[in-house]
Amino acid sequence: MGTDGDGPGGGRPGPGAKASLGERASWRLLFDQVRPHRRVLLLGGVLSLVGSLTGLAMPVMAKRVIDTFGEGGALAGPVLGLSVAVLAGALISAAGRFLLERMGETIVLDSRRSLVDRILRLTVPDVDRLKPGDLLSRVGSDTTLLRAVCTDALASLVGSAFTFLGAAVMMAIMDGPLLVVTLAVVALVGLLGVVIAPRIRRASLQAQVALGEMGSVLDRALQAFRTVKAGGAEARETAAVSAAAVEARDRGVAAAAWTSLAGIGAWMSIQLAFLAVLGVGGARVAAGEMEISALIAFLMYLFYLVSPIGQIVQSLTQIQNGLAAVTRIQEIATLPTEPATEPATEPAAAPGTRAGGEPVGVTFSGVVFRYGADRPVVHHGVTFEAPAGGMTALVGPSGAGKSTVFGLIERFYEPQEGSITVGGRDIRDWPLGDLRAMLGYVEQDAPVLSGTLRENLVFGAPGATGEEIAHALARTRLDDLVERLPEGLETQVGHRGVLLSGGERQRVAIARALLRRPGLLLLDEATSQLDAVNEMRLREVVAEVARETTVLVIAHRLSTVTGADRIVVMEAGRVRAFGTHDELVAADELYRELAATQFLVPS
Ligand SMILES: Nc1ncnc2c1ncn2[C@@H]1O[C@H](COP(=O)(O)OP(=O)(O)OP(=O)(O)O)[C@@H](O)[C@H]1O
Repeated sequence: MGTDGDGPGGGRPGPGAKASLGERASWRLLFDQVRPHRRVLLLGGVLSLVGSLTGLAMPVMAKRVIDTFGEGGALAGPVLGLSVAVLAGALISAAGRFLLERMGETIVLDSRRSLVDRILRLTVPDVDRLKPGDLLSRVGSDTTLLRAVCTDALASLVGSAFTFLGAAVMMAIMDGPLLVVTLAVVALVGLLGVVIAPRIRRASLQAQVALGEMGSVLDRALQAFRTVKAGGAEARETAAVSAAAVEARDRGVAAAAWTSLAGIGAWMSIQLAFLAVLGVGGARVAAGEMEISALIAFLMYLFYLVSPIGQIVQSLTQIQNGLAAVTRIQEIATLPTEPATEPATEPAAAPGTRAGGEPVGVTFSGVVFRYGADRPVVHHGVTFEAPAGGMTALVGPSGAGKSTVFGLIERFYEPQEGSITVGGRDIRDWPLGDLRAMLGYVEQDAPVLSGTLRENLVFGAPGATGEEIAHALARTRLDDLVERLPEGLETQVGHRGVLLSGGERQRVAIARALLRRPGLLLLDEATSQLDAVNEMRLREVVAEVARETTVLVIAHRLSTVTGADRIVVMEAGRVRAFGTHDELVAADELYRELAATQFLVPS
């Protein structure tokens, strides 16, 4: 299989497992997201720096205003200079910040796009294992956290760091010893940060995991909405969602506690730094070693030095949250994906215009398969042939492994032993896109997607013409329905097609598969939900389709397949008999029993 990692079915630790990425790896991932935008980051950073430098000129200008005032000179010039500096600084900073924030939005867009593309290309076994609600939360809430990091935190961090450095340089020029006093106090915050940051990241990751869990519990409840109501389980499901929400809250509160502690540390160090400078500087002024205006200017720089500290601490804590989000996004990015499944061959690329699939046959030879290393064997050497054209039916008790046959033909899963051919060629030799383009697949519960009837029909063949659609509707006896519907093909079918009957849903799924002009139609038939009229209609439809293409049908009711060209009887992962209805009734005990329970032969 052309995956860029292990094949499907391999047992890998996946996103279900707790994130184990180290701090350094997470930072690298964050920078990987930012790297493509480094020019904008640089420009935004430079603008922020210029804005900060303009701000940094203010204490010097203020000193000049004070000195001029003391000397009784003209104030207009220095005051005007100060005002221009304030305005220019504000404008330049705003431009820098806008650039950085726009960059943040682009990073979020890119990460959402690649995450969604990645998720839809994951292998079926991985998606079986993952929870849809959790995947949704990664696309929604984790990428949103990333935005907070890239727009707010990173922008503030860059600007604040520049202001901090600029102030430190100016203070070093003005008074080196006083700067040393200041930095000694400020270093305490740094130490505190080293201890606290990993704790914030851990709590944040746990909060995001809990949020993902909340999404998946809610998703489960919504998927089975009617069952939840019918089972009177609203309160229990609410409690389950709420438990996950409480967990997210608790983890969030833990992160907030650490964040506040970091904030207190930053605040205390700022106060201490002011006191220290006031004390040491005041003593030097009293001793006549320093001018009062220089002390005031120094204190103003101190303000520039310390005010970004709070901002830096806040940004770093926000970045810790972002690192947690990056970790969760990255967990998906490390899972193997299938190769692009757009068919490589010309005709299939334009479904509306292609000539249509010639019927193809399928063979299974000694196929051994289990869904995972820790799962029981489902196929114990399955061998059968469904030649091109006509109808081959798979029958057998529930759990015999019939639906698994379809999953293997579609290469959703890989068998551990044996081989499968479609159209005389091993399915591993077909490009995946071409293989799937030959197949029409109707799942057992025939999912119909929300949207219009038309959207559902052309789902697998976006180029289908009106004529082709009309043909498929007539073939599946849906033309009457479409005529009856006030909005015809444009009728909304509701979430999972709930506005259609079970029989209609199934026929819509068949029409959709037919529009792909498959060379082999795989039909997992759930006739149990159909009434006699609908069942008969479906039987007619299938028989008619089998005259044009190969149909491999899984029949849960034998009445559907009595007319099949060949019937494969499966039991417990093995093929136990093969023949026509009459041959099997005569020769196979299990088949006779199945037929008897369904009143097809006298018991
Ligand atoms: N995605 C899956 N992951 C793990 N085990 C699975 C999966 N799908 C099916 N199984 C297991 O494989 C076995 C065969 O299932 P399969 O759906 O192929 O049977 P079936 O003959 O189609 O049954 P039914 O007639 O009830 O649909 C069952 O025991 C089932 O529990």
